Amino acid sequence: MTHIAINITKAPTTKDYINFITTSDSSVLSGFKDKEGTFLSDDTLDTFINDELLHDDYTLTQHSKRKLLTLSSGERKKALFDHLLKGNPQFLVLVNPFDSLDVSNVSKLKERIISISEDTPIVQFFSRKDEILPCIQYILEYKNNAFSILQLSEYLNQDHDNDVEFKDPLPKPISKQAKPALETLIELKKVNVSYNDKPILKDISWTINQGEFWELKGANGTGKSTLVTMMIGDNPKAYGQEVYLFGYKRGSGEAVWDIKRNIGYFTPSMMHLFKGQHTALNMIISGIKDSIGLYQVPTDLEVNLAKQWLQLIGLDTIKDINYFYLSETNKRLILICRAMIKHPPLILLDEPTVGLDDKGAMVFIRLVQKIAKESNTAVLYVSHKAEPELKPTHIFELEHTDQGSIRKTTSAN
Ligand SMILES: Nc1ncnc2c1ncn2[C@@H]1O[C@H](COP(=O)(O)OP(=O)(O)OP(=O)(O)O)[C@@H](O)[C@H]1O
Repeated sequence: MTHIAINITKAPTTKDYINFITTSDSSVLSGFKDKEGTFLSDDTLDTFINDELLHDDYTLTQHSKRKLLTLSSGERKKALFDHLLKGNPQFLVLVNPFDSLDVSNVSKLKERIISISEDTPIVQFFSRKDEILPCIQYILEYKNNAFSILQLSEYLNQDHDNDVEFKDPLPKPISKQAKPALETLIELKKVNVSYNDKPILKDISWTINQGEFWELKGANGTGKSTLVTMMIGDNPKAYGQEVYLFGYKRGSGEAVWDIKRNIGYFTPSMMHLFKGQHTALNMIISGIKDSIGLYQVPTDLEVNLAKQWLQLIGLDTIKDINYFYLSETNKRLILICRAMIKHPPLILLDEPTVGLDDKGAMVFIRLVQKIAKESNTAVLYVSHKAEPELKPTHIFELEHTDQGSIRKTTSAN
């Protein structure tokens, strides 16, 4: 049985690769010839979510009677996998299968896939090398306008990554704030959350102060997203509890914008919001006005500041290139600069490296480290993937109990 892997961060599209695999005359790919693949991917999941929303079709959750959108990432992936396997796929296409899964769910899914791989061919699209499945024998690459098949060992021995450093200092904010900066940004006191009588969070107390660098950790379903939505003013469960956000007690008549303007937020799923025809430079400038794209003529000061950010990330030579055509890594670096140009009190990064390759993730993390070190902006980083270069000063870890998740005592390195 042949199993192959493909680096998803390299062009062309997944569809082009699968077309090649199913039509190629290569003897290595004979197990895929004229077969139809079954996709375990976020796109497949989105189709089921749309079917729920638009057609009340609850195929994936009919046993649990829950909506897909209310399941945590790990729970959704498991529901999809269980459903797809019932159809006895001719071959399985796994698109970044371990994204958003905690360590224990990664190893459970890995075991399951390995057992399936005994009689079902696998195509794995990956972005991080350490996620390549142990059953993979070959890597399919597209280089110099042609597909080529390499032995896995040959691929791993290639020299992929060269080093990147951000040498310039972090650009300063455009103007001094009129009000003195808040020392305590977020304070939760003994917060409890439950859904349909199921306890999710139990007695959670947490204070985030100016300039601190936090990582929020916890297994799938422990309530990280629930906590994050409370902090960005998006969760009504915060009302009536002691939740203080940027000087406002939640539910004291504040507008949601009073909270959101303090936060530079980034998660990969928001990339689709930025599809307009805007230059790299204008994308960064638009962060000053919090608009998507630029609709006012910027001042010279604003243009110069955005150029400094581009220079910091080594993209000053492509300032006039359409953002849409940049690499995934460069797009994300630009969105972080866009979020940071105003030096907001807090930037919140929710699984920001999902979908990036090893080098992209390394570069991204280095920029985050630099921001945490050289600015007064507090950083809150939410993730499952252990990033070797991520060095938060504080860790908030959730631990599941029958009464809801509690804070586990964890200290940063
Ligand atoms: N609107 C809702 N209705 C019912 N249950 C919900 C709702 N939102 C979340 N939950 C449940 O609350 C629990 C915590 O979910 P949450 O998404 O906050 O966890 P998480 O730690 O972010 O998980 P993951 O790492 O998998 O993304 C899960 O069991 C989830 O199913």
